Amino acid sequence: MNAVTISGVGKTFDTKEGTTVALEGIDLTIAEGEFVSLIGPSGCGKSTLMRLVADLEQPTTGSIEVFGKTPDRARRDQDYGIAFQQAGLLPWRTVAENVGLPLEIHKTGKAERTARVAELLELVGLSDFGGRYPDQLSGGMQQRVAIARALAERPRLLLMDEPFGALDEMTRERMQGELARIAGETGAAVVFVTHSIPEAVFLSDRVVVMSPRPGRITDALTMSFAGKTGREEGLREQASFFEMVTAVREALHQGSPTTAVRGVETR
Ligand SMILES: Nc1ncnc2c1ncn2[C@@H]1O[C@H](COP(=O)(O)OP(=O)(O)OP(=O)(O)O)[C@@H](O)[C@H]1O
Repeated sequence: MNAVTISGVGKTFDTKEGTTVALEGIDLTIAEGEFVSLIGPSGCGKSTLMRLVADLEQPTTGSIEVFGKTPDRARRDQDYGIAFQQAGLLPWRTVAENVGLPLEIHKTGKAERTARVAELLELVGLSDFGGRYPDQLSGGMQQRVAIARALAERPRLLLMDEPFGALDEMTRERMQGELARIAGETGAAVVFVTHSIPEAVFLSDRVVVMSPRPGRITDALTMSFAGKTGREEGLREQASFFEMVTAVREALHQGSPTTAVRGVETR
């Protein structure tokens, strides 16, 4: 079974200023356990596509299935966890209470919740910080709390919209390493929106390239690294890593690597 099946999806927004065709003719399947990044110029509809999968918007045309169900059913079955750019933590709750929130909402018993929260904090390397409040943590730590919370219900799918966009480069690389490890350990499929080509290459099994509005998929590149399967740090220094970065850049620029694409970072 696929984690996500997107068939002929289009999305149009009607506003006072007129109609915006955000997405057109999107076909994409994401396998169970697969890590797929969406990359493309600013405004090409990456977030919209993510919001459609997360049942936060409805497609104008076409259909979406999440583990063979409607996005609405999958949401109610807690099949996916969401982590977006702003960590979105509740400032009046401790780290442990934020991570345990989805479990509390779904009435998991206290003992089980405490055990699961401890496990999640360990997974994201924050075991010593459960009693702190979000404003006592760095941005990277807050993002890790948000990821732990997204994983609370053991989702088979994680939807992440630029989760590391606000972090400094060193923290960002460390977070990428941790996310790669967590995705590997949990076996969850991940759909990941990013503006960074190296970030997409480092993390993904497949990088999906989108065109300027109306957003369409123009390419889907499978990442293959000579003699490497894991996403360990050394990968960033490999010749095949740079080859993949170049391949994605060229796909974005559709063969003319000198033209700048608005909203995409090559660092
Ligand atoms: N609720 C809405 N109402 C009207 N237009 C919208 C709405 N949401 C998105 N759009 C429009 O749809 C298009 C795609 O937006 P979206 O946020 O999905 O792009 P994006 O690729 O995620 O952009 P960025 O990389 O800048 O975050 C944009 O032109 C945007 O203005």
